[in-house]
Amino acid sequence: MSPVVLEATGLYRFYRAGEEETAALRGVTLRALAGEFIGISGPSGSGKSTLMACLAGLDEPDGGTVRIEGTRLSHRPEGERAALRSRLVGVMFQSGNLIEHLTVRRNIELAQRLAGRYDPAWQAELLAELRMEQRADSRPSRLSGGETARAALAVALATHPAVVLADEPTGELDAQTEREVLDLLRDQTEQGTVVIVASHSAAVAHAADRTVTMLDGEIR
Ligand SMILES: Nc1ncnc2c1ncn2[C@@H]1O[C@H](COP(=O)(O)OP(=O)(O)OP(=O)(O)O)[C@@H](O)[C@H]1O
Repeated sequence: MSPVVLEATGLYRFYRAGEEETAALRGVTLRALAGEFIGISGPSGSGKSTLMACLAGLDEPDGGTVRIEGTRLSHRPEGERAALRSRLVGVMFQSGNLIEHLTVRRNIELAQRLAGRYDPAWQAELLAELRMEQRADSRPSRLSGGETARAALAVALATHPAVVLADEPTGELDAQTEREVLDLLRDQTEQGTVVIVASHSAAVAHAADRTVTMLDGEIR
């Protein structure tokens, strides 16, 4: 039996604005075993992005815990969470994980250096596999939608993270690029990496080992 790599237990997240309170997560529990590819589906507003942000340590749940490889990511000062995140998690989010004033190559290098894992050979391999060698010295604003997604994926995979989290990574891609992104994510699972993708896309559900559905802040 594969070991548990990611364990989220009883996650709650509330958003408050004046008298209004939205329960974006209502007791979400999710476990991912080494090498699992999990899809997260669910209607707009069901809590997928909130869950992904909490799993990545980009957001703090109001209740519950997130552990990756046994290390608690939640309920720590931001600096500690950022350090753990750079080592354990690769993210590919709509908000973007690319730093605008750095080239694609420098973005990959920065992710590796922050995690203390500078690895030029892996950097070159990622650029080649993602057909980004010709665009490695471009800044993100000069890239097409498909190139931006591939660059974001290269950054997410730069540190060989234990968990890769992607929120709608293929939303704006053509079918071929979507397949390439999903194939590369699938390849990562062979070394035991956990891949979790939140998406409305049927291709993601097809690529995943299993898909969980969110509804009103709960996994159904
Ligand atoms: N920063 C915020 N402030 C207030 N409410 C928020 C905030 N972010 C999300 N919400 C609310 O929390 C709920 C869950 O939102 P979330 O973005 O996680 O859903 P989602 O399933 O990712 O939706 P989509 O598929 O449209 O991206 C929604 O009701 C949303 O309006």
